[in-house]
Amino acid sequence: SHAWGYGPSDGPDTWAENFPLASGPRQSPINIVPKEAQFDPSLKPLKVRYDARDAKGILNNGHSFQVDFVDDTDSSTLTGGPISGTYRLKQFHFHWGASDERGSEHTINGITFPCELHLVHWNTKYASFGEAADKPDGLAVVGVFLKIGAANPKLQKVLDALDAIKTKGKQNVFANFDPKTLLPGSLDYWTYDGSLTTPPLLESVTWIVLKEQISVSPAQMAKFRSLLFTGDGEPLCNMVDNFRPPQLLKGRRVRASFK
Ligand SMILES: CC#CCNS(=O)(=O)c1cc(S(N)(=O)=O)ccc1C(=O)O
Ligand SMILES: [Zn+2]
Repeated sequence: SHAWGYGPSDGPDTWAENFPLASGPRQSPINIVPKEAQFDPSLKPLKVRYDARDAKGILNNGHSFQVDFVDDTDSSTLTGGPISGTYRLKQFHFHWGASDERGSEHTINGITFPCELHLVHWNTKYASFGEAADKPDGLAVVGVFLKIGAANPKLQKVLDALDAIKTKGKQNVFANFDPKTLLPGSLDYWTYDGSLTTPPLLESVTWIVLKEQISVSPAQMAKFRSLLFTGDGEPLCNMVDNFRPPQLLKGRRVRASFK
């Protein structure tokens, strides 16, 4: 497997060398221009039903940290919105910057946010995540922007778990957590056909980016930035700026669920 990262020698500008999809027709993230997004009255409201008991573990995977969920039943699902059928929650993770003026992957009118939450779901018409991951309708990822403001109490349980997974490969039990508590009050969204934003960059993602942001405080951002890309015993490298910049739209339409 090809080593990739976010540094000068292995970052997003080098990914096309080993992952040709990087130059594909439906790459993510993108810059969202609300005025050019078309309101689509046929889009349904997003239906999010998560069960806190499905939370399993938290892992530093060397490019972010993720909270993994049990996905062998339809107990934590995403339905409605732009998708057909039932998608199961597999994991959520974040992307963030070294400082508050960058960190998100999607941008709005070129505006970046300090952090972006991704909740990854897979289409149960396929037998597993692995089967779904390379199908054009295989995955649905809900993106939520975090903006600097008051401390967000809903983030605290996740952030308090980071000290124990500081280095690459470390993982821990992470039980009894309902990620619905991380979502903003409004589920208004923009949606477009895109891809994973990390290698293998598979063009299998229906992106659902929420319009309303959630808050994060400077002290909470410092917790994200306390993680390391590197493993135990390796030279320290802070886990920051783990975001891919916006990619070309290449003719795609972005639809809005709201006027
Ligand atoms: C095969 C395959 C695959 C991708 N796995 S993921 O969908 O959980 C994922 C999705 C995303 S994102 N940013 O596209 O939602 C980032 C990172 C990951 C990950 O493996 O860690
Ligand atoms: Zn992501």
